[in-house]
Amino acid sequence: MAINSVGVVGAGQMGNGIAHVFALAGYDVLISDISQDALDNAVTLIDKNLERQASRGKISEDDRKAAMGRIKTTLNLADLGQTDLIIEAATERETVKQAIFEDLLPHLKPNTILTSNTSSISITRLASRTDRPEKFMGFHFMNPVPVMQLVELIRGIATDDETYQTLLDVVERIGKTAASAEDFPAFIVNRILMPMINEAVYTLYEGVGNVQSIDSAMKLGTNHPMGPLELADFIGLDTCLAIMNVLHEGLADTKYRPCPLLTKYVEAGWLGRKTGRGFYDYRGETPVPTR
Ligand SMILES: CC(=O)CC(=O)SCCNC(=O)CCNC(=O)[C@H](O)C(C)(C)COP(=O)(O)OP(=O)(O)OC[C@H]1O[C@@H](n2cnc3c(N)ncnc32)[C@H](O)[C@@H]1OP(=O)(O)O
Ligand SMILES: NC(=O)C1=CN([C@@H]2O[C@H](COP(=O)(O)OP(=O)(O)OC[C@H]3O[C@@H](n4cnc5c(N)ncnc54)[C@H](OP(=O)(O)O)[C@@H]3O)[C@@H](O)[C@H]2O)C=CC1
Repeated sequence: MAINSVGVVGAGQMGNGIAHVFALAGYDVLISDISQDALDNAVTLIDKNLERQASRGKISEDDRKAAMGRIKTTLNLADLGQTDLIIEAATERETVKQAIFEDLLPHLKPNTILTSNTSSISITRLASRTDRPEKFMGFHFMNPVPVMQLVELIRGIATDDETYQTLLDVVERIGKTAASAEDFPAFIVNRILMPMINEAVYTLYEGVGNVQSIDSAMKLGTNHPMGPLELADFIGLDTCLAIMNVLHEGLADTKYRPCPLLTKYVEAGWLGRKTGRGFYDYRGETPVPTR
């Protein structure tokens, strides 16, 4: 099926990165969010990121302008109904995602493909609540979207071959690489990454190291570009906790128990970079460890 237009739900860090790469690849993009501020911030950030790419010669000035011209925003979810492909990238909470799909359904064209950028939630379960489980898939981008090469593709139990092939073609057109994962909690990347991040928080909780020593150890000792606590702040501690809860409940194994210290940070509203404070405090000139 030909995809020309894309509707992105949720204008947070993932939604704006997804809109950026699709607009650059020539798709018309309509972003929707419940907050006008989030929409305005997303457009400003996409503009800034495209400008940085242009200033470094990665894209031309014409590409930058054309991409910005293809991005539109709306507070009205129903407006996304006329797009060919929906990518839901709202908060990592199943009830939020279900409500979005329920609200979208009456406005959709019959052939529109529905996808979720969920980091962990069952694609089969999300799909089963829609009128088109055969046209529903997990479409999992990595953060920061304009930089990271991978997209995980997750078929639900009912996803048909045409939908899968269409998304493979889309991944190729946006210049990324697909990895297919089965629909089990947190798929591939987060099944492996998130327990490591959770273990880093346990290492902090138990006093084995402080924020700085844990991150330095993993950066310098294993060549990770970011330490696990810095990466957790980058992803968002609410998202990390949500993923651990899905792993814990979905696989019913205590090895996925979220660290109580991670829960405490989330309860405090210290969600990482997006709220200005997490394992580091970002409100000054340079990030300062909070423990
Ligand atoms: C939770 C989930 O469900 C799944 C996930 O996403 S898990 C998280 C996956 N992501 C990671 O693991 C990221 C790990 N970190 C990294 O790879 C790197 O630290 C990083 C790419 C984020 C930054 O790299 P860096 O070398 O430290 O910084 P920097 O030099 O500023 O950036 C490298 C390039 O990325 C670009 N970049 C960085 N952040 C960007 C952003 N948000 N948007 C667009 N471009 C960005 C920079 O402009 C720079 O581009 P050039 O090569 O053209 O100069
Ligand atoms: N962070 C990461 O590294 C990655 C995240 N993901 C996944 O992407 C999704 C989004 O994550 P991320 O961008 O980090 O989260 P953010 O918190 O940055 O953004 C989520 C956005 O969704 C908005 N939102 C909440 N409810 C609704 C709704 N009903 N309708 C429309 N918009 C809504 C939020 O608005 P408000 O702020 O007003 O609540 C916010 O703007 C999650 O499913 C996450 O698991 C996938 C890969 C990597």
